[in-house]
Amino acid sequence: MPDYPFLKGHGTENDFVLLPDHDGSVHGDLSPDEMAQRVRALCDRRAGIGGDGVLRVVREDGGWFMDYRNSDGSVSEMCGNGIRVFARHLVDEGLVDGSAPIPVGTRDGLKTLTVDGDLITADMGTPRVLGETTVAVPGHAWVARHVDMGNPHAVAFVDSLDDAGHLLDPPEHDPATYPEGVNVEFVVRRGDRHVAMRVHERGSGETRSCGTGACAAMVAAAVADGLGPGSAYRVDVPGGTLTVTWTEDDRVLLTGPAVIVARGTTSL
Ligand SMILES: N[C@H](CCC[C@H](N)C(=O)O)C(=O)O
Repeated sequence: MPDYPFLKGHGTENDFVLLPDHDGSVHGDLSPDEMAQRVRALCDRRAGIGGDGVLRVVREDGGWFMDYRNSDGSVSEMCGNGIRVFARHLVDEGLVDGSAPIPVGTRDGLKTLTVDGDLITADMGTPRVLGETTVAVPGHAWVARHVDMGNPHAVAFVDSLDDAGHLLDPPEHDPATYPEGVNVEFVVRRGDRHVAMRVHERGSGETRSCGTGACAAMVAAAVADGLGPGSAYRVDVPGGTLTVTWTEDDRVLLTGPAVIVARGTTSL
């Protein structure tokens, strides 16, 4: 296998391996199983580069498409931290004009990003606030709010983030509600329009941050607070802080840092 280029980046310590593959000639011919195996090898934190997921950078219809994979090789519709890192890469490489809105295609449709110095804002689109469900870890069970951000989330408000335990396994959830699995956020209040969370991510396990999860947590908190569009919350995650804004026209904006930390080649 010839060497191919990669970069490493993160957003609030949700970290990713980026694979430039503009014409699909490097990874595009792999079967789904071969690509999943390559993703697992790249994300392995001992034998590989290490990451919560892979962002494949693909040219599509004259624009850019983010092909996101979780570290277990599974495909997801969207990645809020990842798309900011993706946009940072495009700007750093001079592939887009960072002074203008940046459209990026995803499996959840077209998203638009704007760069303001160290911070990047992703327009995550309209949240879908759905019904109540339940999630459980050994020794604890909670009612949770089902929120869809293009990918599925269950948001549980807990007394202490420690109540979620070690999160070594996926929290129990209703397979009928989440036939494709679910990202589970455990949220505590920190003050007015200020929450903190831990997350067990579908396909990656506990991560230091989850962008779509922070959006789901904010929307669930706003609804619980009797708020809605026209509000903004600070969301603290183990890897840093994100700002989530629910606009008057019912769109969610996710703002946070995004950095590229390394580049190289690999034959993994
Ligand atoms: N694990 C998620 C995708 C990555 C989400 C997270 N890394 C983010 O920043 O949104 C899923 O399977 O839906």
